[in-house]
Amino acid sequence: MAPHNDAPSPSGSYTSGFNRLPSTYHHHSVLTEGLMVDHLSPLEPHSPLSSSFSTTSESSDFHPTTRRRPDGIQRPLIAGVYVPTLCFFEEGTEDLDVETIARHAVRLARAGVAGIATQGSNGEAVHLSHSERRLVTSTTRRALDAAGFAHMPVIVGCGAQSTRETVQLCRDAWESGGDYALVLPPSYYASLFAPQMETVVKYFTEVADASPIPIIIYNFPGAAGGLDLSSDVIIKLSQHPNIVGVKLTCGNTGKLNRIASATRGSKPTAAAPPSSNAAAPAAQAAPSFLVLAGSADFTVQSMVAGGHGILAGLANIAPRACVKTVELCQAGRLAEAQALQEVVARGDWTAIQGGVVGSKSGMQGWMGYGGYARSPLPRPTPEQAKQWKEGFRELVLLEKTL
Ligand SMILES: N[C@@H](CC=O)C(=O)O
Repeated sequence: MAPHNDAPSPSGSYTSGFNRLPSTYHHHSVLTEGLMVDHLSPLEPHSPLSSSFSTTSESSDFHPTTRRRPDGIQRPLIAGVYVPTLCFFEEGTEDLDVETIARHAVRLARAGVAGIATQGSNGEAVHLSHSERRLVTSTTRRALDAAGFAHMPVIVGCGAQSTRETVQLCRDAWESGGDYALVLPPSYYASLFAPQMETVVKYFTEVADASPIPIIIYNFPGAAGGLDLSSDVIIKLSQHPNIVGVKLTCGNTGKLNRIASATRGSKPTAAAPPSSNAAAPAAQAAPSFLVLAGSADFTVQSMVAGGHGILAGLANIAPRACVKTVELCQAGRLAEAQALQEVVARGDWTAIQGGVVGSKSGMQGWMGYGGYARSPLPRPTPEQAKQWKEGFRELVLLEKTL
């Protein structure tokens, strides 16, 4: 059957758009890249992967989600809330503010999230050089380890316009301590792509073949020139042994339902990680293919449709509210989940409209850190800053009660 888009995509118009906490994480705020990555072991030799999508051709002792890093720690993707972290910059120089990057990751981990994603849409990946991307990821990994969250996975945004650069970003991510790569399809030359998504399937296949870390497909038409991957395409790609999940920012819960249903039990699953701290979610088996909502405003809908959680920017502002919504769904307490979801969805509307500019401004207003996005994104006027803060009021007040 010819692949087609699952139209209409109700939320295809998403666009993405937080100076200091008391320091418990001490290192110089602008560390050299060498210092940050030196502690990491060199790239592990690639395990054999099949580009013919045959899961039966995998070696019996290999599955990407059970693969051990050189540090020997397994970080399977469990159900729950994943946070595409905001990236923080020094106010005057716009250099990376690694101290805040580290402290923010630890704050989220302590709130009970399942994982962190650097360089998602909220992480201003497109504003970062390759070396800065490596520094953000290694800083995040090191901060989590130091705070007792060594088992928490770090997902790294790796999408680029060429297969070659995407593979390089996946290798950089692995070397910097990333466990999974979140990959947005290329779209700049989409009008030249082969019909029926052949170019996109080839791209993901070749990236997954070459990447040292498993791939999570990122379907975000609003950030990919309208390119919207259908359930047919995503289900086909899910059969690749090194493609282990999807983030659906398209908002299409019908598509999500089809993918969750088709991929359930499709691959060997990893054992649950040991709980390394009191804030960690209860041990649970990792899904064979992780299906995540790409925005917090349709958490309940996604969970009811067979999804496993969210990878959503709003969790930067209100991680506990997001975690609680997912947990209530998991417990089958849907009326309570729905009541919470309504507040979350209203707060997400502010995050969706304000993108990184509004989210950082709101975070600065409520949490005292956040700062500004990198130029040329505008800095909010005092009046705009007040509006972004107000937009999060209801949600932040709820968050403080959780
Ligand atoms: N609204 C989205 C944007 C990117 O996927 C989010 O919540 O992260």
